[in-house]
Amino acid sequence: MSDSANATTERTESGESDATGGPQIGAVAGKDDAVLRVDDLQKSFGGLTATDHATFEVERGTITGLIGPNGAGKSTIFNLISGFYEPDGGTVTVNGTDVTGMEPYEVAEHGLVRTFQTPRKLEGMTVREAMLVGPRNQPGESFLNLFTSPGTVGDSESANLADAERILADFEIDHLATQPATDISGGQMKLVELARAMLAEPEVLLLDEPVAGVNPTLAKKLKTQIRRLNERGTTFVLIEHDMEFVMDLADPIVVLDQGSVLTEGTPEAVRSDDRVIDAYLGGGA
Ligand SMILES: Nc1ncnc2c1ncn2[C@@H]1O[C@H](COP(=O)(O)OP(=O)(O)OP(=O)(O)O)[C@@H](O)[C@H]1O
Repeated sequence: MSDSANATTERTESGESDATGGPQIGAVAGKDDAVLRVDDLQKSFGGLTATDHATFEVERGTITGLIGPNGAGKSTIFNLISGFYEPDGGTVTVNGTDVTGMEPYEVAEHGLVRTFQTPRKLEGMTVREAMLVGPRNQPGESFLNLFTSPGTVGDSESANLADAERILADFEIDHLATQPATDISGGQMKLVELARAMLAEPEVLLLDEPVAGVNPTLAKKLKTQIRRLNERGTTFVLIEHDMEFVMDLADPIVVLDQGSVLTEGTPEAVRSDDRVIDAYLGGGA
């Protein structure tokens, strides 16, 4: 899995800063509809090519699915786009800005944030505190100020706390706020991770397997939340092995195989594409 900590070029999460402005669907003069462009992206680990000249675009306002067999390079591409890995070649453009090689917090400032396959259960924190790690422009510090030096809490921390409370309520998980983040279920953690990512007000949110290991009731809740946030203007790119989930939610679908884009199209087109079927059978997913 590409979320592993042993990659020499992997960066630690430096917090998800505030995106500049809210979603602007088709409103930016001179910008086309591609909110994200991945152009000729390349990444190798030793002799292994994980991303092989991958090129695709994500249209503003879509929920785009990124699928492919195990090891196709999906998570690596997410890490390259969001600044957690440095590419060997190629470019990533967010909202018309070349963000290639930027740190994750800088990419977040340009409006793109990612979640992880396995959200980190933050030891010793309540869900509310976990929500406050890294939002806006105060990587990893705001919640500490809130709880260790109440006298120093400024307007921005109060605003973050208020936003965290609002988003937890919006996601109907405010009842979890005071629970230790280590005590909630994996599915609830995925909801918290999505809620937490929304604190950064991203224009583009990359979701890495949002329903892996999540029970059907919570998966339905996640699907509803993603649709709702998309209707409000957030563009989503979604890696998911649950084909029913991704085919129902996403359009278009981009198919990766061996680090390259094999094809892209509507769920119906992709589902009936022989090359996709062959890739999955060959990949053993
Ligand atoms: N940090 C890393 N160090 C070494 N090899 C890596 C690293 N991350 C990914 N790889 C390798 O790159 C290839 C692509 O992995 P990646 O996790 O991106 O695929 P994936 O499509 O997300 O797979 P899965 O669906 O199983 O999660 C794999 O062969 C993987 O072993």
